[in-house]
Amino acid sequence: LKLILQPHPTKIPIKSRHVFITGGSSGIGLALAREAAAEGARVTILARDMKKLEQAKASIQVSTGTEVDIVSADVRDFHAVKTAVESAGEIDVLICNHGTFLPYEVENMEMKGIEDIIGVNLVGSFGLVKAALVGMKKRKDRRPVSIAFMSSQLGQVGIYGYTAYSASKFGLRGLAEALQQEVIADDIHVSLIFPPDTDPPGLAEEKKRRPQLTSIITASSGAMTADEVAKKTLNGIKSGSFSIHCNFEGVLLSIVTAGMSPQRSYLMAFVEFIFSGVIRFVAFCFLWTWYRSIEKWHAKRKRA
Ligand SMILES: NC(=O)C1=CN([C@@H]2O[C@H](COP(=O)(O)OP(=O)(O)OC[C@H]3O[C@@H](n4cnc5c(N)ncnc54)[C@H](OP(=O)(O)O)[C@@H]3O)[C@@H](O)[C@H]2O)C=CC1
Ligand SMILES: CCCCCCCCCCCCCCCC(=O)[C@@H](N)CO
Repeated sequence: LKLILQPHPTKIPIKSRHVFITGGSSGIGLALAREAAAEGARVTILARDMKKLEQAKASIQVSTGTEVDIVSADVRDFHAVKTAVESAGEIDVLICNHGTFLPYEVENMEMKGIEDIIGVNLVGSFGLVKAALVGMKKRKDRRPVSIAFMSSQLGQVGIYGYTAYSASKFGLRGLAEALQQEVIADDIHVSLIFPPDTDPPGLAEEKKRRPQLTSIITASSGAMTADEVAKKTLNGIKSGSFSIHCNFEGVLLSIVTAGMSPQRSYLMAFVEFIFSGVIRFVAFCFLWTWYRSIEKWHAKRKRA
């Protein structure tokens, strides 16, 4: 059976291995660091603000009894990223989780804001990959290793108010698919995670800032906790999954956007093959309601 799927299924152990998490001082990254430390990994977290990193380190120590390493760098500064990665030592699992967003229409965004989002979320991830790849290829431990990118459901579907953010997260998919072909010969496995709205810490604040239409379109979508997303993420990475979805809507989105992404699970390969047609129909229904709400919203504004 193993010969049927290409790339083949694989397992990536994390116990006693080095897991390097960017954006590890808050939210999903912090939950990932805590979970990986609890599973016996050596963990390093990277972010800009040293104070938040120290608080994260202390909170992980209290809840797991494990000490994590912290390193401060801005992912937009390639030199700083390289120094941080080199000082951290050989990396077995790199999780590019750092991220930033602004939920505004493209018209209401400055070029600076757009460049920041793409620069941090997408270009910053390139810097990490380039910095970590050298050591990963030369590693002494020849067991499989992983590079994971935190995308979003907005990396599978573009939604009103998230043009720059969606572009940055769709960009990660192109990076991940092409990169997987470049690094498979070194037994390096790429994962992409597509979480829904996740709390804590920023979701309530984000919801307040969203344009009305964004709230209307995303109203029916469920939210998850950072701990739940972290568990799904680590399990996906350990089982070498390329696309990692987090909830039921995520399964539908993964099937309808499967495209040319690798699929290492026999079960999911089968489900995609059988159900993609009918789930495309479900997508038409979602699109129908979204575009109807946009139409109605504009009609109401014209009347007012
Ligand atoms: N929360 C959500 O609803 C969802 C989030 N995601 C994605 O998950 C990831 C984590 O999100 P979330 O937990 O909400 O994030 P948070 O806002 O809670 O944390 C972001 C982390 O990234 C770090 N960071 C931000 N900018 C930079 C930078 N330029 N250089 C280095 N580190 C940086 C922050 O630290 P510091 O500011 O100190 O640098 C912080 O540690 C992001 O990629 C996000 O896009 C995906 C789907 C849903
Ligand atoms: C077959 C079709 C099924 C369709 C389901 C559609 C669901 C779309 C939901 C989009 C939700 C937006 C999540 C944003 C997460 C995020 O990244 C922000 N919170 C930024 O931090």
